[in-house]
Amino acid sequence: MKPDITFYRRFAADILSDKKIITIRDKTESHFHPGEQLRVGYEDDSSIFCTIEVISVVPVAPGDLTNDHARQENMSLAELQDVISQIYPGEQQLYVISFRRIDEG
Ligand SMILES: CC(=O)Nc1ccn([C@H]2C[C@H](O)[C@@H](CO)O2)c(=O)n1
Repeated sequence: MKPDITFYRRFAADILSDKKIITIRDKTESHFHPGEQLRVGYEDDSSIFCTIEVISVVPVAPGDLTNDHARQENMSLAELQDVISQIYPGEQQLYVISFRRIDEG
C-alpha cells in the first residue's frame, strides 16, 4: 500500500520515538486535515513505517520559524532552517503539520 506522506529515512527514528511531532511542508502537502490518519513511509522506497494522526495544519513563512518549531522537530533552529532551505529553496509559504504517532507499521 502506498504511503500518504513520506519522510527521509534519517528522521524515522525521531518519529518512532515521538521526539519529532511536526513536519513542515509546501503547498503540495498542505491538504491534510485534523483527525486524518496517514500511512507514513520512507522517501526512498515508500515502505510504511508508522501511522500518524494529523492534529493541525498551520501556514508559516520560513522567516517566522522559531525555537518552538525546532524543538518539535527535535533539532536546533539553525538545523531546521538549514533543512528547510535545502528541501524548499526560495519557498515563501510553508505549512506546519502537527501530528501524533498512532502506531508502528
Ligand atoms: C517530499 C518531501 O518534501 N519530503 C520531506 C520533506 C520534509 N521532511 C522533513 C524534514 C524536516 O524534519 C521536516 C521539515 O520539512 O520534515 C521529510 O522528511 N521529507
